[in-house]
Amino acid sequence: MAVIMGLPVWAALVGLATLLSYVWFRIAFRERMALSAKLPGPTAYPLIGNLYMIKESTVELFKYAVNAAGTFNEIGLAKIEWMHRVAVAVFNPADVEIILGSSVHLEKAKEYRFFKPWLGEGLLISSGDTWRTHRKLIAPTFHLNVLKQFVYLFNRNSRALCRKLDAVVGQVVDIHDYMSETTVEILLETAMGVDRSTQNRGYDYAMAVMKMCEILHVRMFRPWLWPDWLFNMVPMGREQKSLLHTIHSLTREVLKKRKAERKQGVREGLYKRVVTDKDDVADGDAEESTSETSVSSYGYTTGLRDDLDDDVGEKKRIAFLDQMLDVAENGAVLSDREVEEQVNTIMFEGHDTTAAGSSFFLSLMGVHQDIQERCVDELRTIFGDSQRPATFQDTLEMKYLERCINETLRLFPPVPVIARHATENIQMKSGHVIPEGTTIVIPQYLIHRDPTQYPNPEVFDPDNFLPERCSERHFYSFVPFSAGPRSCVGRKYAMLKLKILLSTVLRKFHVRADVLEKDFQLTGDIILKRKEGFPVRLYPRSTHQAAGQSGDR
Ligand code: HEM
Repeated sequence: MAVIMGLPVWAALVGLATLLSYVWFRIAFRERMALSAKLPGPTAYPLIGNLYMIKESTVELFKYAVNAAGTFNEIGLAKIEWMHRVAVAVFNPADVEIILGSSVHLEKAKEYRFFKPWLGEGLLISSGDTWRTHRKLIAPTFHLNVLKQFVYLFNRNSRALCRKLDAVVGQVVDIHDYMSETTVEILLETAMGVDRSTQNRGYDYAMAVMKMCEILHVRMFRPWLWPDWLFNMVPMGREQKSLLHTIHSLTREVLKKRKAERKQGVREGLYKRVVTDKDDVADGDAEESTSETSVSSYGYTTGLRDDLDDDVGEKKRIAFLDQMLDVAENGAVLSDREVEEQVNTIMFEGHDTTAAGSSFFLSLMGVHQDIQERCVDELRTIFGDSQRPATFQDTLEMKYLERCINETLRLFPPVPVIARHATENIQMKSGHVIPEGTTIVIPQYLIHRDPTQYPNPEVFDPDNFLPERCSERHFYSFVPFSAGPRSCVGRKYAMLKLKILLSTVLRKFHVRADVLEKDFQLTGDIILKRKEGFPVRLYPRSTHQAAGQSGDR
């Protein structure tokens, strides 16, 4: 074999091409590189930059970069780079506000392109006018006035979950399996308006989504798998194809069913048809108290208003899929393909995030028995001995439960990082400039553990969300749902659903868990989860307490 300086010819040529590209990139992007050189970050070597630091997850990578840069309390920025590409993590809440609060810095990072075969131009990854038009259509369908119509279905599905859990009382179960299936079924019946009993494929769908997330995450950390032509040839690419088949078949079936129902004259989604139990719907009192109370109860965002807080008129109380189909039928604003992409987006964002959030919550309740008992005391004050389902008004009174949910989302935000693309140079509070072309990373997982904002950041303490403590912090130091014009459209849906689901479980079962939160093995493959699953044991509340077993861990 021919050799050059001891290397096979092909290896020498690849090495030379890489070196020339590197030199060319450094010249072509010299302004970007000069600005980024002023940003703090761990040592970057020529050619490989910080690739030597590659970790298993984005969270781990940025934890490492922050430690190495030593910037947590100073500048609040940490940079990593490779070739001509630069990624900057932003930790300082005032800088987070500059990015998330802006109506300019809205473009998602290039890395989101790996979602395209799954979500197409869905709301999560689209940009420009497409995103703006679709956001205007979708945000009102998650307004509280629409969500209140779901209360009956949230209750009905929560009770169905409890019946499934009855069968595993006393056993160690991975609660995430149950939460995934339930959250898919709830989405089908509420946002999509179809009866879940005709689908019955929620579990398979949820498992396919979980594996897809693993693949996307692995791909992001393997630059050689970035070109589509190569990825599609390897086993992982083929597995992705088969998973997408499972995922897309469910969404197509949902669309087919709802379209057929509408053709047969059933114009109203399930949420409008089944609201027959007077106790379950929002009553007059709840209607009246919505405008003020709900803004604080369903927006962690006191002071962070967004388009979910805008008024929607009486006529606009239509849930997501019916609104999409109405618009698609009435004109040229939405094509069939676009409707399908939005359904895929809502199905994904709407179930995996809340399944993780509720599983972390129950794991934490299982560990912190005293906090669990305080939640149950609050529920007893609201419901007494009655087994009645929760009303919307009840959820407004679940103040301590809400603090526990928020504290769970602080320590274990289901979306642990957000990434944006800088379309221009952006000046931070410290005067440092993030250059145009940079991937901006907002690591909520780390922001939520900033010791300058939270006195004991690693301790699970629901009182962190007492109004007086919240007012002492920067608004952008707690952003589990992101914030600003591109905030999560499902934020209020998630909080209302979580309150009904988790209060129903806690009223029925006493939860126990043995693994302390400091020992959770976290994995940040798109959605934050535990590698070992979410093992808990459940006991019927009345008999377990009567047997005097409730106080110990
Ligand atoms: C605990 C539950 C949830 C959490 C923590 C959460 C968190 C987030 C975050 C952080 C983002 C911004 C992502 C980014 O910029 O990369 C986001 C966006 C989004 N979320 Fe959620 N989410 C939750 C539940 C939901 C639910 C229930 C739905 C729908 C039913 C939903 C639908 C969406 C959509 C469509 C977007 C994209 C919005 C846009 O770009 O305009 N999410 N979510």
